[in-house]
Amino acid sequence: QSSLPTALQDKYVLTRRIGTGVCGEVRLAFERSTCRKLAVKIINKKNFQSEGTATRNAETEIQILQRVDHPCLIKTEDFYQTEDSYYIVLELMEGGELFHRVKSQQQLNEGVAKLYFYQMLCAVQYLHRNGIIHRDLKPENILLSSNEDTCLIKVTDFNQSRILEEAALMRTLCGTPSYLAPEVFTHASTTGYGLAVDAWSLGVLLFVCLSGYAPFHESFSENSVKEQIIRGEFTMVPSKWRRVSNQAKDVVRKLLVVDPTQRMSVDEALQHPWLQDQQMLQTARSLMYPEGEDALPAAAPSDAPVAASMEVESSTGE
Ligand SMILES: C/C(=N\NC(=N)NO)c1ccc(NC(=O)Nc2ccc(/C(C)=N/N/C(N)=N/O)cc2)cc1
Repeated sequence: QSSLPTALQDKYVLTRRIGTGVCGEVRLAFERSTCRKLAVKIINKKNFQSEGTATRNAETEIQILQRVDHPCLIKTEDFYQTEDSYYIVLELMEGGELFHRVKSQQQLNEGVAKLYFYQMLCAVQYLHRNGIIHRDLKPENILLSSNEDTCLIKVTDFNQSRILEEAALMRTLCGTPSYLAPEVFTHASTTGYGLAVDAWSLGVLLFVCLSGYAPFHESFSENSVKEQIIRGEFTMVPSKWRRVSNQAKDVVRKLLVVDPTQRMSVDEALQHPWLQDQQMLQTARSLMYPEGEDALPAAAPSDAPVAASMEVESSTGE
């Protein structure tokens, strides 16, 4: 409770640390007026990044957090800052970080991995459609809404995120082109390769969910992890991948492509056969848009048996 802003303390009680990050920690908090449980991310300004970068990143992150609105993106309630820290008050994701879920279960069963991965794709597609690159997608930044396998996931931590400034590119193109590099004109420099970095990270995330281990690791080859990544040299250990379907492996292989212009995009991944799974899509939709059910006319009791039998059918249809 050292130099916590008094305004923050007036509204919330901060208790134990529930998460740690490179540039800060996450504390469990209670809103005094409602006793609601919340999470508070505390970001130290004087962390490894230079003063300027940390401040600029935090400003961008706060702008993004206030602007985005998607069921699979973390919702924030409040912001505070002192001269040495930022405080972001956000909804508490009771299931904690995906990182710990995968670690405790060794590897996720394929159906669960597909449900989580689909939601991640929806969240990142929304960001990309709004010209935002996340740039730091990893299991610590994917939060789970409950301790159930079937749960909502939310993407968090926009500290490394960038807003694609199309306007900046337009200004550049108005100037004299004679000194501009070719990639400034090609797709690569605008929405193209920039967004593709998130597709790569989603490939690593899916690899970890399906197998329980990281695709690029110093123990897999005499090459450094950086070398392995640059070469796209990943290893699918047979014992870990035996029960994983070929379609799931195909998604991973098409995302972990070194050339960003050849890499499958988030939009293309959403069209991949592995994700055309009606039962999973139905479950995801009911998690993401629960009010959607209320919008439907309440099924008359006579309809119930049909729905039940359809349920049985779809579960065997898997
Ligand atoms: C329920 C629970 N734990 N439950 C428990 N321990 N028993 O009860 C729990 C819940 C949530 C979390 N994590 C969590 O919430 N992370 C998180 C990480 C980053 C950010 C942000 C915005 N980052 N922005 C920046 N700039 N970062 O550097 C926000 C949240 C961990 C454990």
